[in-house]
Amino acid sequence: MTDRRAPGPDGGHLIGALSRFKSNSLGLISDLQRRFGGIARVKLGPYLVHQVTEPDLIKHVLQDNPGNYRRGRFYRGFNLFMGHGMLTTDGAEWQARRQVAQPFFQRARLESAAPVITECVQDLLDRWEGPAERGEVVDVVDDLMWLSMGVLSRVLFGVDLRERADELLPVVRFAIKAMIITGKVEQMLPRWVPTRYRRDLNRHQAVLNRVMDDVIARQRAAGDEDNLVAALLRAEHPETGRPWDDRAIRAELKTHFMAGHETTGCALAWTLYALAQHVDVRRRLTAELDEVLAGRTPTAEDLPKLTYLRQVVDESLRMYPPIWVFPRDTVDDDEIGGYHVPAGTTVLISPHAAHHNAEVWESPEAFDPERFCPASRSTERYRYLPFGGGARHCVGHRLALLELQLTVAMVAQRYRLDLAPGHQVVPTGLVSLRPKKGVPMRIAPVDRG
Ligand code: HEM
Repeated sequence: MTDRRAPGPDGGHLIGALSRFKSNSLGLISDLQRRFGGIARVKLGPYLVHQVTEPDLIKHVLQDNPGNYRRGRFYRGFNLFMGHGMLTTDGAEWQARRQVAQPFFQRARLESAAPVITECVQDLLDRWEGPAERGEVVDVVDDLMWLSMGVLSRVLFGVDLRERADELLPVVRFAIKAMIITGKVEQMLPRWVPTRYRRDLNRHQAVLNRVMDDVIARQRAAGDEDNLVAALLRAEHPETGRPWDDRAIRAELKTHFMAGHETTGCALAWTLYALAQHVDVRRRLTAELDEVLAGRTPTAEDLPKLTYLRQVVDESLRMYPPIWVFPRDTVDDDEIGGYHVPAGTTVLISPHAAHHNAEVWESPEAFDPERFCPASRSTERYRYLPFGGGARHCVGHRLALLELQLTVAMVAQRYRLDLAPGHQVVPTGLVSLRPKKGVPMRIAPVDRG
């Protein structure tokens, strides 16, 4: 095996790299890609990290040699709000979890849930009616989180967690910062040190656990139903044949709740923002919606005819991938792109850096849904990976795409959203790609005159 080192900032930049990772991880990752290309080597404090952004090299990690990659140290932060669930475990434990959940994401099953999604979107449209009449500005991010919380919990858990949004939204806002390990002092201190951060962490964890315990208790009382919670209560441990304990079930529910609604809420916020910035795209989308739907509520059967809608969603996920980076640790030494990657070190895969790579995408900073029209769409794998890839690709991607298309269609049919004058939307890399100071928008009825 080669002992060649991948290019990266030299020793003099080490401290700089760590402090930049703490303050602006998105900026650091974009810079590494621009300066060093498809694979870059960087020390982040004590951790040796290789950032991999070229399609073939990403394929190596996710698809060709996945046995050499496990979740590792950066995913440990996710345990804080997800426990040991499908996202953070490996091997047999992961497989058992994925097997229980997978059937709930089959195409036919999800399509039959489309009316639940459109009902939730209708609630959002009604919520915006007052502000639209008064021409008010609304920060859409929390409202879109509220929507996706409703969709996720009604489709998978058989309950409506929007009723508890006042408790849950602050938890989520805290969690997306706490779960990403950036080496901040507050994260490194032992649990027993009574800092304010630790008190807030304990409080938010307790709220999330309590809500999920209530979901489990409701399901037990309701008996067997056709949802994920009931399937988890029925499931048996593959080795012992015993039912899962409540802690294991709770971890799975927290994982789906966090991984499922927050990502989709962000994707919706970014898509509505992109439409507000590109009037030509919005006009073409509205024309397609008028032609195919003539004002009625979309169904899952309509979606194949709404080709431009899908292009807009795909381009938004390229430009603003909600999971903008995800990590792996190497089990043994590996060779990636002709460079040595030592055992026990971290590999970061960044959909954001990959989607903005000027060697792979023409004018990557331009929002252009035409890239995804059937005639010009590239079939090259791993240049576009908003949902990851290989065996660990996103289990919920079909639900996310369904929700995105139905929501964007219904919002664009009814309202015109414009960014509040003077507000600049700046992406920031937390666990998800979030607009730093929200997305305040003026909501107005669509003008059909
Ligand atoms: C736009 C919305 C979404 C985006 C961008 C997204 C993105 C991703 C990505 C990139 C991964 C792979 C992470 C890795 O390989 O380390 C992933 C995994 C996962 N996602 Fe999503 N996701 C979305 C929606 C959802 C939804 C709706 C659910 C569930 C309802 C969900 C549940 C999960 C779970 C459980 C995993 C772990 C899968 C495994 O390790 O086997 N996601 N997601």
